Amino acid sequence: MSDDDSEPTGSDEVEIDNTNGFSTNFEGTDLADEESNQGLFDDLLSGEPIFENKEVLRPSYTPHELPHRSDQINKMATILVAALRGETPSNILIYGKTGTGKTASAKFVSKELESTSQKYSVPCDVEYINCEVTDTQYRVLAQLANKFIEKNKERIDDRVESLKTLLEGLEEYDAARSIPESDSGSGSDLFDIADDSSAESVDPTAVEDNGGPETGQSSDAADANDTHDSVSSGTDTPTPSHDSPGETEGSSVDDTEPIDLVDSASRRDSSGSHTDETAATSDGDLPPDHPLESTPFDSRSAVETRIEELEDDKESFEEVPMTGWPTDRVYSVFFDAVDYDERVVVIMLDEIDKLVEKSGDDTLYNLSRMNSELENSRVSIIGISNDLKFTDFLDPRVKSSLGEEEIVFPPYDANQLRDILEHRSEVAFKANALSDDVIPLCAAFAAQEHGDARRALDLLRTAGELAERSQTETIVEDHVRQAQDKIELDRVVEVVRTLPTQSKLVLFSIILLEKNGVHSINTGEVFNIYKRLCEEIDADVLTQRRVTDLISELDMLGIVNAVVVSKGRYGRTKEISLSVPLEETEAVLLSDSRLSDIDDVQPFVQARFEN
Ligand SMILES: Nc1ncnc2c1ncn2[C@@H]1O[C@H](COP(=O)(O)OP(=O)(O)OP(=O)(O)O)[C@@H](O)[C@H]1O
Repeated sequence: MSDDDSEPTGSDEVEIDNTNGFSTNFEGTDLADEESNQGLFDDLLSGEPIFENKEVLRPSYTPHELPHRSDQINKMATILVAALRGETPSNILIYGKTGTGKTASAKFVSKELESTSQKYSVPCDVEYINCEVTDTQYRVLAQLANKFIEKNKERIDDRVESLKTLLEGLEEYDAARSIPESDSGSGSDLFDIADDSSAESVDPTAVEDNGGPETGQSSDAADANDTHDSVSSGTDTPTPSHDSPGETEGSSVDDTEPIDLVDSASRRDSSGSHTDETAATSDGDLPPDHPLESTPFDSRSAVETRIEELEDDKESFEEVPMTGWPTDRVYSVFFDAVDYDERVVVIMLDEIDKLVEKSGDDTLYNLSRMNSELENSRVSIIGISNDLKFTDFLDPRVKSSLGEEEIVFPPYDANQLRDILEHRSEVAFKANALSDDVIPLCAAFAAQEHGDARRALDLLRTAGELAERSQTETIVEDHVRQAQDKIELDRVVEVVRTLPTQSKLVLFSIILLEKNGVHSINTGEVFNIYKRLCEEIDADVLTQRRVTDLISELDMLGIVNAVVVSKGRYGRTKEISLSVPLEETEAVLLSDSRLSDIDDVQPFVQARFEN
């Protein structure tokens, strides 16, 4: 560091002063601060950073644009648009190798879906679950139940808010007519007001269509009257609400409390709740400018009762603990939470193969048969997987229900990866921070892997970080090559670190042989060393056949290379060599507490060769 020369003097002085007491430092404000700072970070900060915004290169960032995925995105949208029409979208299965943009595209589409549903006031919720993390039926259902309970509570709060605003409107309306506030429980005052045709305080045009996609249902007063009619006729028949959530959006009362009031009221109608009793006293028409006109309420008390009901509902929701309940109870809470409101629900299960692998297809079976039992809502599932074969393990009913629509995400080629990187790098890097060959090289490396955009972005970010660390102003080809090695090593470290102990022992045996100059190692040699290592650390000794299997697994993971060679009349044998850097791999193995107990490895191996 360049300022090392000057800074220590300052800090020394401060320390000498300290003999008089620590407080001296704290009393001297700015000067003391400066002196106590030895400039550890100053140099690093002063270097012109290469990045403008590194976050956009991280996997957690969801891009606004997804080049080369418009076909898949459009297909998803064509299927999911049904939700905005109040219909149930087909279930979708999305396949593709890792890093092909499945999650990013699905999240992009669901964001659009949710925002469009808000725009047109068509209730639609999308829930995302990563099944690699949430991998049992209990956890999936519990997580979904709690998310929907949360959403239901939020909606209740919104509705209560709207209803309170409605009550305030009523008060103003009454006050404008100087009608004394009567007992709020009585609906009869409203009929008195209804006779007063000189109403003026509320703009009658406030009852307007807010422009949903379904225009046929936008006659507000008619809708509201329909509601009154059905209520006053005392029918217990549920409104056919779930067939068309889109219907209700047109019937909003005003800007502040649209659809929800009508929604919830029509849902309540079906359960023969408070609206029945109030409707019995309110068959007369309200004046067109009355705040309750075009709402399903005919009196202040009806509104107040509804608020109480909603608050009681909110109180009654019980969150599911993350363990401990019987699964059918969790399912039932989840079911009720979803069906509490009229809406279309899209459940996105990412890494769905992991869920099936870990806990079978019960969750998918339960989710896919829900629609036949739900009264108010409808559920649609999007499954995302990079294992094309996982449906082979599904019950045929689940398989056909889940795979109603299939969308394949092919790997990106080098040109496509180049486009993707160029888009991101515009935001991520300072101008002129990249030399011309950097992006093509990152794209080429990642295309060789298997067209993985995540890998390409990782390479570019790591190359940038390496350039930053070496305090250069531009990222060059060499940084990309170093980044490639670093990422590869990180991958190896991670794979080796998470191997089971037996595989680690087999790998360690191969390393010991290589370290002692043995090339073209055969299985018998590995097995002999392996046995001794097991004895040394008191581990079970597997059979040679099993050890051969473990060697094949290490081969598949790309850690060793095992080729079968013909030895002429001596038959065929496997020749094994290490495909990862020896020293780093050995260090990872020795960081395992069990393997670190192996003492004095060197003579031990030499002894074997003397035999
Ligand atoms: N077309 C694209 N445009 C921009 N970025 C993309 C594109 N495709 C993928 N990405 C980016 O690549 C990374 C990996 O994408 P994503 O997570 O969607 O892959 P995936 O197919 O779901 O992979 P996995 O199966 O491993 O989960 C993310 O950072 C994503 O933003």
